[in-house]
Amino acid sequence: MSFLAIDIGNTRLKWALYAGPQPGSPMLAHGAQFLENVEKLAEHDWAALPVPTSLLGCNVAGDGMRRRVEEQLEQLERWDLEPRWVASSAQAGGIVNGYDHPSRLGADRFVALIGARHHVLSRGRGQAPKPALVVMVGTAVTVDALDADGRFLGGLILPGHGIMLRALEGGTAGLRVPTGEVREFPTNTSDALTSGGNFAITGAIERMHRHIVKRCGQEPVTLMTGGAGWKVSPSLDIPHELIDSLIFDGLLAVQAHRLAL
Ligand SMILES: Nc1ncnc2c1ncn2[C@@H]1O[C@H](COP(=O)(O)OP(=O)(O)O)[C@@H](O)[C@H]1O
Ligand SMILES: CC(C)(COP(=O)(O)O)[C@@H](O)C(=O)NCCC(=O)O
Ligand SMILES: [K+]
Repeated sequence: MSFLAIDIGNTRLKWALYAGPQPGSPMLAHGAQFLENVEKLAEHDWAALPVPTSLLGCNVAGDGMRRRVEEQLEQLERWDLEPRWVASSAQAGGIVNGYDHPSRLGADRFVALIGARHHVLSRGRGQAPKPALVVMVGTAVTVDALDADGRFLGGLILPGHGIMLRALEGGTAGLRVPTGEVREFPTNTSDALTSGGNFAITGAIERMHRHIVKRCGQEPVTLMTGGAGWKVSPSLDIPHELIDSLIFDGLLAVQAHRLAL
């Protein structure tokens, strides 16, 4: 009953093979490829994997990238798998999608919210569930708010670190410098850029935290995921947890729910 979860972002494809299609299943293998290298998946990452029984993915990198990944899946003759991709909808996995047009919410954000809701419900045994602040630090950074009932209230999209630095380099004459350190009072260009980018991201997160406390009357559980989460976490002033598998947790919850239908 092994289950393959695939998360296609705008920088990297992440994948994980689980023993079964339900939250809590042991992870048997995992990996990542930068998008320019997805043609390596069939011959490298997946060639020696045990044949998965089912597969569910989320993709925010466009239809062309989805087709390139599906071609990799087709190359594995032993895998007779119908690829299925999550589409954001009005509700799923215990959350209600409050977006103006629910289908326009990024599938990775939608799945991360479902994963976060699963974490909130599975730890608060007996107590009332808490709101969640769900942060994804990837190519872009998203900062999403889930209330205590699992309603997605809305969220922020801001540039990831890499895009901020490339935009500054491209738009100025003097900002092409090596990466620096995060400092309270940066005294060189490298530290100023690294600190500015970092505090733009942590500032947005701390701001959304205040919005949630005001709206929900209580502190949210703050869950952070994404390839650059480790860079942001040290200077984030609010209590939070880094959960690398948050999107995979959401895909497991969706798949378990689908199979239960
Ligand atoms: N192996 C790596 N080398 C360099 N940067 C990385 C690596 N993995 C993650 N990152 C950082 O994380 C970001 C990509 O994280 P990821 O969560 O994979 O993004 P996305 O989901 O948008 O594809 C990059 O912009 C970079 O800042
Ligand atoms: C905001 C995103 C680009 C984040 O993608 P990522 O940084 O993970 O590659 C993605 O969630 C997306 O394409 N969203 C669609 C627009 C929206 O959510 O409003
Ligand atoms: K992502």
